[in-house]
Amino acid sequence: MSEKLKVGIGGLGAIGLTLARAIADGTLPDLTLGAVSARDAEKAKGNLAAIGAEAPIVPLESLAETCDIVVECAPASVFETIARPAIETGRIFVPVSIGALLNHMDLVDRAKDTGARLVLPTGALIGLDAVRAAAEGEIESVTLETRKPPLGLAGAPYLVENDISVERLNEAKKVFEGNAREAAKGFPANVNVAAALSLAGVGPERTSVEIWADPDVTRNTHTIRVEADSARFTMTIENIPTEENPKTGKITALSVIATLRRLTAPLTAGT
Ligand SMILES: NC(=O)C1=CN([C@@H]2O[C@H](COP(=O)(O)OP(=O)(O)OC[C@H]3O[C@@H](n4cnc5c(N)ncnc54)[C@H](O)[C@@H]3O)[C@@H](O)[C@H]2O)C=CC1
Ligand SMILES: O=C([O-])CC(=O)C(=O)O
Repeated sequence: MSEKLKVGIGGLGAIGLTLARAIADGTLPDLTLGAVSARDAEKAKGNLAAIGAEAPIVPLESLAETCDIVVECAPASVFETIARPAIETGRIFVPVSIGALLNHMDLVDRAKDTGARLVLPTGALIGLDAVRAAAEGEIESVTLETRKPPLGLAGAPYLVENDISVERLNEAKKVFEGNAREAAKGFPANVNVAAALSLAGVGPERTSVEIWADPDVTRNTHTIRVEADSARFTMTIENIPTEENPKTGKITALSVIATLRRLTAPLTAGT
């Protein structure tokens, strides 16, 4: 039997801790936990013990030293600290703060030289298989409409800078319209999905994004609409927020688990 691949997890929050649990309990039998990084090492020790996991706790920049796969599950502000060593060391790098990746696309060029691979989960979104397939032909337009409970958007830099209030809304309010690059900059903790969609399809400049603060939704709801020479499609996902972080849908961690599973699976379904 070949040796298990070692996974390093940067950030043990809503996504990272769920992934650590899935590795520790054998959900991903070809993988083992190589190392983790956490802001609070003592708390992390307790969290790992509670899920029956054992792994050294190392600084973010050291994950790539010992791990074959580095999974970034941290705030966007420390993205580069995790990503750059993983790319320089030729690892498989799985990011979830995909909005942050848009500011570091030089890493993709660098990966060509080091042999690293960037593998982006669909995350909280839907349908990137169809978008990637359509992008092999001609795509005319891609739009993302995101609707969130107003509190899930509060504090976003774009709202603060433009003095847009999402308090006491009686009806849905469109708070942003622009492209995916502008959306990722203005809403760094909210529209990783826009960045992922753009990288699967026609790039951040040509991917249109609308963000709505909607008092009638309790779930983070994303609709993608694609017009291409092969097909027209519209898909919607309604994400149940995690208990740990209401900004993050439960399916995100599952998407990361599914992404890691297909790295070693003898059969994969979906493009
Ligand atoms: N791609 C997608 O579809 C989605 C991406 N996300 C993004 O994924 C990322 C993680 O999300 P969550 O797990 O919900 O966040 P979270 O806030 O629950 O967890 C982040 C963890 O990183 C830790 N951390 C912060 N600074 C650190 C440091 N310097 N060193 C080590 N650990 C540190 C925090 O203590 C926390 O435990 C965020 O950037 C979020 O925006 C979230 C949802 C969907
Ligand atoms: O819907 C979610 O779970 C989170 C989200 O929009 C994102 O981070 O892009």
